[in-house]
Amino acid sequence: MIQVQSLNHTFKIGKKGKEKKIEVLKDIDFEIQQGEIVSIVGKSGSGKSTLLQVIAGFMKPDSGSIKVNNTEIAQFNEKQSAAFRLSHFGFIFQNFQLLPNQNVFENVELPLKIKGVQAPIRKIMADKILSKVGLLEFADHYPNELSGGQQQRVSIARAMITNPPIILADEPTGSLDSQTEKEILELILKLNQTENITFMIITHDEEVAQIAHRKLRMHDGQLLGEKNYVI
Ligand SMILES: Nc1ncnc2c1ncn2[C@@H]1O[C@H](COP(=O)(O)OP(=O)(O)OP(=O)(O)O)[C@@H](O)[C@H]1O
Repeated sequence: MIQVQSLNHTFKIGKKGKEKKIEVLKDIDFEIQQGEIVSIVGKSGSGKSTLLQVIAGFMKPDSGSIKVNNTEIAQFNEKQSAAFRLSHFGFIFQNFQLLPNQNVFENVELPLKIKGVQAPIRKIMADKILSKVGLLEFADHYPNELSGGQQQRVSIARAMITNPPIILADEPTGSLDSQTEKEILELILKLNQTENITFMIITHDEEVAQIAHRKLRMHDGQLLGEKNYVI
């Protein structure tokens, strides 16, 4: 489903003429199969978020190949990336990234609105997803009226509403207490099993990593395979 080959990315920092280059992704190779949960763990600054951003098309890599369902996406322009994202990726972030002045229902239906889906269909789909994540009765609540775990459920519902084959999650439980973390991880496992959604989860939390079928480790811009995985 996702095949990444020889992926490299460098950031340039500092003033023009005196720029310093930081190699953040170094020759990354890996594959994710449909229906897998893969976690990518590593210390702060090892390049995990950059890898996710590059796969999602928010940043263009310097070189290398990213194939999703056999489509080469590494050198897509912004418009192509945005269209591809909408139909292939859902996102979950540590800080939920919900719109504060939109209620739960409006936050969840937003990707469908962007896709141009008509209101009555949006309503049916959003209600269905909200009941899957156990939040139907909170549809008219605003994000600041919800607990952290509930807000993350809303963002999971929003990630799923377009039926993406893969969800990219960056520290999905990073802002949650341990009981709520457990509930969100159970929800991710349930969605993986019942909907066959593939998850790539970036985390520095070994407990989160444990739910994955496969664990990969980022170290200083390099991705170490399972054979090299040491806790
Ligand atoms: N936009 C940017 N410009 C310059 N350097 C950047 C930029 N974004 C990230 N970096 C650098 O790239 C390296 C990897 O950052 P990245 O955020 O990918 O790491 P991470 O493993 O996700 O860390 P964390 O767990 O703290 O989120 C760091 O040294 C960071 O300072």
